[in-house]
Amino acid sequence: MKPVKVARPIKVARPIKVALIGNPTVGKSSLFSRLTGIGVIISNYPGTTVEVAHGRVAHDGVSLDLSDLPGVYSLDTASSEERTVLDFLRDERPDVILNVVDSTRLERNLYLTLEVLELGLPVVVALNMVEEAHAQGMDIDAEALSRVLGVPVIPTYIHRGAGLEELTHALFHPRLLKPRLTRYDRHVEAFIRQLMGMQLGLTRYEAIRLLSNAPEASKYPEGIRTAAEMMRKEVEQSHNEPIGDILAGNRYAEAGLIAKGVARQRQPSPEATLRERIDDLLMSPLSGFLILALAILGMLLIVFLVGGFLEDIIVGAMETYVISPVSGALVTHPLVLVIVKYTLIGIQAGLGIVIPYIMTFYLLMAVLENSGYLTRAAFLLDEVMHKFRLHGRAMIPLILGFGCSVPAIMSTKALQTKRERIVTSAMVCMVPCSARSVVIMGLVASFVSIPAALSIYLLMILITIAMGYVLGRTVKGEEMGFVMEMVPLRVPQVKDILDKTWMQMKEFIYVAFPLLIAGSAVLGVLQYAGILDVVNGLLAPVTTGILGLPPYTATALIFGVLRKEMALETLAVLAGTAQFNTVFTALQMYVFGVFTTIYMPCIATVTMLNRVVGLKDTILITGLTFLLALVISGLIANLVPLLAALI
Ligand SMILES: Nc1nc2c(ncn2[C@@H]2O[C@H](COP(=O)(O)OP(=O)(O)OP(=O)(O)O)[C@@H](O)[C@H]2O)c(=O)[nH]1
Ligand SMILES: [Mg+2]
Repeated sequence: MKPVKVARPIKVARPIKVALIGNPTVGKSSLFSRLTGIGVIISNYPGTTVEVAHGRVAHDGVSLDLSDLPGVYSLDTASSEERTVLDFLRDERPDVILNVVDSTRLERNLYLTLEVLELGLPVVVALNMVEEAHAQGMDIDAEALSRVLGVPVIPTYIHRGAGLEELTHALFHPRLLKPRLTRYDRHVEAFIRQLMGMQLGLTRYEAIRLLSNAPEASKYPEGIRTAAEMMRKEVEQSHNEPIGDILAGNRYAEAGLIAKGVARQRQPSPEATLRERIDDLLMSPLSGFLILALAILGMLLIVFLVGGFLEDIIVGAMETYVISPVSGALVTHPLVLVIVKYTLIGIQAGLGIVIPYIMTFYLLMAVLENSGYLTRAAFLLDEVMHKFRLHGRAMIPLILGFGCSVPAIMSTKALQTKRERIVTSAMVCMVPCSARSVVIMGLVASFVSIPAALSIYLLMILITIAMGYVLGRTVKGEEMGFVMEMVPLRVPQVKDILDKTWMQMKEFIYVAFPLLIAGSAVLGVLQYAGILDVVNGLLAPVTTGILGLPPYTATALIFGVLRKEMALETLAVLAGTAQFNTVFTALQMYVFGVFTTIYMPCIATVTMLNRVVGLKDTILITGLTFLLALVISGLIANLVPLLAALI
């Protein structure tokens, strides 16, 4: 079909609203970040963006308001991402749609493009990852594709900035061309035309939505709704298929035809072949599980070694050059002394314990995320996950949980059912996040032993599995029958990794660090006033009675609710030293490590849990973790001495 071009410039005095729409992992956020200079999380797994991000680009007095939307496979209303995109289109009414297409998966991506074209808005297509398609031996004729689709198609390679100028130009000059519209089955086409004739101004898109009984169909007058209903029944009866399937089938056929017409296949490059070989190794059950185990173990060891090395340097330097000289030189009121000393120890703990471990963790996690390894781990564990009546997709939040529970729980939004979100979020709360790793590494690995620290990770993995097993069988609701898309392996972009690590560290530096310093100063005052002793005394039956720890650990555990790593920092402040082995026995350190890891998620996690699963389930999950912490660490604290005595 040769589209007739009727180029009509759109006149808009206000900023031009551009919505980035495309399949997951096609590079929408990369493009958004490149065009606006605004940092958004970029990862190589589907479902990274779950909330809309906004940014502005100005040029010659005109601005573009870009919105980065979650990735979708179609414009139905089946998934929460699709709802977010459709709601955005309805409420924000963008002037132009920037449809980002992955050249390596052209046919599947064009399915969405065909739906986007039906919206009747100006569309610009960014044909992204052209270099990857080229390496795979696929050449796409962008001009031919533009002619077929009836809209501008601009090849891009975002990492190199290729095509971006042309793309921006097209966005600043939106034109309503004659887009290619899917020609449906003739039965369906006849009904679309009939519906359009029934109501003045009804667009083709609206007629299709009415016919497929979309949620917004209820806002139309009764007459046209009933007619659409009858038509749908007739089509479904004659085809013996739901209307959604008929429309999807027609779009797939059309997308396939277009893709075939514009792409040419050659021999793949040696690099692409090598990538496939590596992929086979990562995905075959035997080598795959071995590599997964090595990856997790290697990551923990690197964090411990690098973090421990940096910790030694920073804590030592602070002690020698700041804390000792300042405390020695201060001859003043004891309250001032206590505040200054506590504040300095707080700073020392923040700089020395947290930054080295958390930063290393985030860096490594970012490499796993951006290489595409995360999706491979999810596929590998898919079968295992089904035993918990979960989809392999749920593995992504669980692995992200090793970094931080907050984005991990946020990413459960990409799961399809509420049931899966609840079960997975509860499991995420049990995965030792990097803050809990600070406690495990900074206390147990450093002062007890590395195997002892690893045993806590193993314990947590077992608890997570048990939790998933029990909840997977008890929480009611739909199970997900959704197949996850495998993203290609990619060499992570250094900039994406550094940006992501910085975005996550920023949260610590701007929010947690001041909190930690202020908290330490307050602790000093409370200590001086004798209030801490009262609180510690009240909680002593638990801390000393059940857990066998000194009463002041109660204060550390209370502060740990603000942020988990603060439990350890506060402990250092209260114990007056970060050389924990001088004040605690190995068992006490182990018990403290286990309790801190399990008992209630930090405040930020609780807030996110509440947003994702609701208050009732948040309270249940939090209560459950507290109970588990008490039982498990209580058992360890009391059984180990008993066993030791027997032996
Ligand atoms: N090879 C190649 N990779 C790219 C290009 N653009 C983006 N990527 C990579 O594609 C992956 C996904 O990028 P994102 O920008 O997060 O994708 P997205 O479309 O926002 O994904 P969702 O938020 O999940 O929908 C990342 O690993 C990027 O580095 C490109 O032009 N070429
Ligand atoms: Mg994104």
